Amino acid sequence: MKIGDLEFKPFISRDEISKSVKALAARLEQDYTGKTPTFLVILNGAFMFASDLVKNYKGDCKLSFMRLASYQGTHTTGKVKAYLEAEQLKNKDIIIVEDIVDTGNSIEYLIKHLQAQNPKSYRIVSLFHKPDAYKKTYPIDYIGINIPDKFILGYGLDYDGLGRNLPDVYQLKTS
Ligand SMILES: O=P(O)(O)OC[C@H]1O[C@H](OP(=O)(O)OP(=O)(O)O)[C@H](O)[C@@H]1O
Ligand code: HPA
Repeated sequence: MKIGDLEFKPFISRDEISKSVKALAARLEQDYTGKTPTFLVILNGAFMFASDLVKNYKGDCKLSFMRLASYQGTHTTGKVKAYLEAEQLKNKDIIIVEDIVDTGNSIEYLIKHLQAQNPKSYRIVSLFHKPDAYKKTYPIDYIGINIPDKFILGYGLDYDGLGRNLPDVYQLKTS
């Protein structure tokens, strides 16, 4: 399948994604019993995952949104910026919602930013993780699916803004 100027092949189906999202919601529900966590959704990529995750999360919860961006094309620029501040996170149990943790640059930035705001607690949930590309040591608390170090798109993840609307996930074809 051609997206922009690149060829992609089917990689993870919507059914597999759905199973993983439900399993993550169930784990979080158990771990946050009696609490009212705030899901801090990292835009843009996490919008679809976050929507399905909170629909499957049965306990009380709140939602907050933050915009970061570092990727251009299929490569990280290494620089991460916060574009839109989330509301006050002080004294809250924060669950950072990411679509993917790749090199870890974004999550590192986010954690530093979050620590400065003194939340009661914070953990990370990421639907996808590339362990071979991860350059940081901070543990990712909840991982949906570990994937190889190859560029993917679909289910919120984009290539130059394209492909976010696809319900399945595709992997870049490499020769
Ligand atoms: O671990 P890393 O190497 O930092 O990569 C992960 C980050 O990259 C993507 O965001 P991006 O900066 O592309 O913005 P987007 O969510 O708007 O697509 C993704 O949503 C993560 O936030
Ligand atoms: O593999 C990826 N695809 C899309 N966006 C990304 N952001 C980090 N890694 C990726």
